[in-house]
Amino acid sequence: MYLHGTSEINASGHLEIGGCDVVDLKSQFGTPLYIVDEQLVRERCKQYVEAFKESGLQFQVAYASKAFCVMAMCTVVEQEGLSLDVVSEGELYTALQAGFPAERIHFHGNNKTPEEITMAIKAGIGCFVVDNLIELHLLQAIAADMDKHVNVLLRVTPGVEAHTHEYISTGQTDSKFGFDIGNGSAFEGVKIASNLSNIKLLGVHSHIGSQIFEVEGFQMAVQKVAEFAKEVHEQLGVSFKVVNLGGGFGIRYVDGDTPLEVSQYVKAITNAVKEHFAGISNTLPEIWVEPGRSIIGDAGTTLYTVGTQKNIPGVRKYVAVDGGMTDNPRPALYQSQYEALLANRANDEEKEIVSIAGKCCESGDMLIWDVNLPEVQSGDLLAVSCTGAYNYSMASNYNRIRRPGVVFVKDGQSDLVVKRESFQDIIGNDLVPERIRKQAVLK
Ligand SMILES: Cc1ncc(COP(=O)(O)O)c(C=O)c1O
Ligand SMILES: N[C@@H](CCCC[NH3+])C(=O)O
Repeated sequence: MYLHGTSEINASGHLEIGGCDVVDLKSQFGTPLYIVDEQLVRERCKQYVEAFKESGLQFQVAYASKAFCVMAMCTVVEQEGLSLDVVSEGELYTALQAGFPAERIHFHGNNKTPEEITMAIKAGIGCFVVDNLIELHLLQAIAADMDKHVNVLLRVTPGVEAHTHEYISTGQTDSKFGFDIGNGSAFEGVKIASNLSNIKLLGVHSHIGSQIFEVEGFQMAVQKVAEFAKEVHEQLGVSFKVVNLGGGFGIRYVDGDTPLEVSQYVKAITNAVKEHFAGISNTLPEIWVEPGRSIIGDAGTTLYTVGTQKNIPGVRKYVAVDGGMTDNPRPALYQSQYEALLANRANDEEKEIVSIAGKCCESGDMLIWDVNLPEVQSGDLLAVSCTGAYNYSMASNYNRIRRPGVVFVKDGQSDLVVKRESFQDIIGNDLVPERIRKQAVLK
């Protein structure tokens, strides 16, 4: 397993993260356990900020909290000077409770409810990323009712669709998100938005996909948005103060993944902005980005305890751990691949290729299909790396399995930032109404 960030194998042959031996973390917090390398998160934040500073452009780096949204994470990214992208009242509530400055929060989503919009205006958030005309009019109406003015970016689909390892240019973007540039709806959106009394149109937003390893897709998006900005400037006299280019910067999960350095992504984007936006209006727009996975992804490790095994000679050996698709649905959802090691015997010779199964009542509940490990025994600890993004945030209670706790580790210190769910959390919202209780039982 590739050792990310501060991860290393210590003298006892144990995996150590943030100076903490994971065997001790198991004793203290149990398993499954999400472990976050806080120093690596902070480094990633700094890399974005530094790269933008170097570009000389005005900027905001908004952490896409959908990747992992808990109060401690909001606090860390706040301390590192980042802004925050939220997509629901739950994420907004988490951020506000963590004391995140509202003016640095951007609200996304293709179907914001009136309650969410009201909550966000009340909180005084920095910007709404408006997805469609219905939302635009709803936002105007609510803002007018509250006698408030709100900052808005219009989310546009530039006709650049990024896939995991490639990007393709599409004439007509088939996406549930945003105003299409190609068919004129983005132009119409800008025209309407710039005439609404309680809306302050700052500019546009474009997000082309996730886990992207090349810069060309981003450069192409910048070019398309710049062409659109030129058209809008010339025909409507509207100039964009802000251009948000979304997230999507890829990370290394397994051997063969080839992410770029943060600075390379940022440089490609900012250079493209300098090239394509030059001369459209007097000043270059402020550039915002929204990295999620690349801030938290490789800082996360999930620690499991090995339980049972099933060997099917000539076929495969299943090794079951005390978690699975409930804490990491990505292999089941996207056939995502992960690396792992035996965290309590990390120096032992790898002897067999096994498949790591979860404990859910579901054949598809697999974490890794093929991983080379020492001979595994019940009670061994298995660490799966790169589980920081879209694991905790997409976890479920399927089979009424309790969601694991999350611990932040740094400089030999470990602090619980999310407690493992209790049985009471599991049944906390259950009700057995009187009508059902009173139902006569047929004997
Ligand atoms: C609008 C928007 N911004 C930011 C992100 C974060 O993407 P990533 O985690 O790939 O950086 C996403 C998710 O793909 C998104 O939909
Ligand atoms: N949930 C996806 C990423 C979605 C990005 C959000 N638009 C993943 O785990 O890879």
